[in-house]
Amino acid sequence: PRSGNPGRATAETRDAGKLREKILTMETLNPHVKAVEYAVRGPIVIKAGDIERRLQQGVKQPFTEVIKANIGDAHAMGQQPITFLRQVVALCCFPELLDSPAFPDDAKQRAQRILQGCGGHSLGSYSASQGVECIRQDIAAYIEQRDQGIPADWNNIYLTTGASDGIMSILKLLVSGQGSSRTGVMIPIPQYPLYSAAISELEAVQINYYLDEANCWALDIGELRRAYRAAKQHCQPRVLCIINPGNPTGQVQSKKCIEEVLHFAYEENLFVMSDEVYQDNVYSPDCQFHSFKKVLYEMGPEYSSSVELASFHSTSKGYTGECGFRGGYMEILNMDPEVKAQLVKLLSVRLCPPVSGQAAMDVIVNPPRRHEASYTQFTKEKNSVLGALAEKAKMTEQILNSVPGMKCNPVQGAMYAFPQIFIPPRAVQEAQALSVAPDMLYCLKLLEETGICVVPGSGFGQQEGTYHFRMTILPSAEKLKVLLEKVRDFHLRFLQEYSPQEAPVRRTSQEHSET
Ligand SMILES: Cc1ncc(COP(=O)(O)O)c(C=O)c1O
Repeated sequence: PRSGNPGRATAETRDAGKLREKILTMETLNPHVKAVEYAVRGPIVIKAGDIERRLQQGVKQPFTEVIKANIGDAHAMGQQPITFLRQVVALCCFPELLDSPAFPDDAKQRAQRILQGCGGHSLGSYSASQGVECIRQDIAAYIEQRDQGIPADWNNIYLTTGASDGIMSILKLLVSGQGSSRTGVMIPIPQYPLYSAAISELEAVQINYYLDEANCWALDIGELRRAYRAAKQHCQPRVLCIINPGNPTGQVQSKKCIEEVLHFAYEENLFVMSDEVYQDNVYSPDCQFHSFKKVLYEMGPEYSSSVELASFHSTSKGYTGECGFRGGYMEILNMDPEVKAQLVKLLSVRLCPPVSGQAAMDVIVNPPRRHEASYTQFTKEKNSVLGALAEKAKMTEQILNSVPGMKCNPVQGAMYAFPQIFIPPRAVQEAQALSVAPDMLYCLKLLEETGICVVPGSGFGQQEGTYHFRMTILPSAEKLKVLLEKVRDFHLRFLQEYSPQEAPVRRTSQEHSET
């Protein structure tokens, strides 16, 4: 009773607390959450964090710094923000600055337009769930220009909280059915693990199609058909996911390949999800980014009026690397109008994506024009980031390919290298005895010996019996060179330790398994 001795009441509460079992335990936890894996921030990264803390506490390590080459976070690797983007966002956040002579007129005009789009109020109020109307219009105009005049309707544009949120929302709409009619989602292997994680969380069926490593990670239509046919036996394939340019594989798809993929989706009635967050990150002069939307329209009205397509873009990558803003958008074509209403309902439950992220997205799709005050500086900054990435892509490929037992496809685009590494059988056995994947053992040793944090290929998926790791090309050129040389030296030591008679013969695991 409340009127009793207060001291006694406290003791009772404590006793009751002791007896009470937790409601949320590993036994009661949603099993689909338990099944989710996300290697990019997985155990190796947690270990890197521990080592970093120990270094800060003065504990001696064989290195003085942990280099996190595990995640595509450009600013974390020291990339400077694009001035114009930050100016516009700063003006939107603090409109008093509109009177300051320190800001150029074009940035002020952009900010005023965005603020008007927010009802003339504040970036701090909710926007419409699909996003600020004038930003959606700017996005449509950008797409139209990017796709050489193919029309884009702003009613098909939805702002998102980064591309991840858009991808998750669309997958959520697509997953249904039970048993053999459960939705199957076709994803590339190797893949960006958002896809496998979302599939686990939504309890969909993952259908792997393997990219062709021997052919610069190209998407082979025969392999797509094989995967589809095999999956048809146990689920209902409804979705085809593409990542172009690829993560972790860095390939840029040819127009011919995109046509084949779209034709396949048309024939087999698949909803296409085209992840194009790296559309500005193309480095190889022989490659060009083609959006799925553009290619679909070029294939003619039969295709452009029927294939259901969602394409995704983001503030996180490109030359801005503003992943903390959590900005992005999706363009959705040929979706059933009633389903569209359901999508808007779903989005409205979460109110709206961050309005600051929407403002950042607006700057990306509406950069300074040639006649405007900020054009010269903006262009210089943009070209400097993209030029440096192109050089680092080349350097990474060259150095990794000079290492015996390593083979790296050209980094045509995106922000990563995904070399294949030869792991000697003795190391594979040791990993098996420790119940870890062989490439996890490799990456753990690399981290412990050099402080370099990369992600094992097993976190992205790979052909059985092959091993890889993913590293970003984002550190500064000097740091990246040192990092690559350390990786090379480590690899040679690793081969020497586990396979002294074979080192330093130049072999990859694929070659090894063939011999
Ligand atoms: C292929 C791919 N898609 C989506 C994302 C998620 O991007 P965002 O930060 O926009 O959610 C990433 C992030 O690395 C990615 O690599």
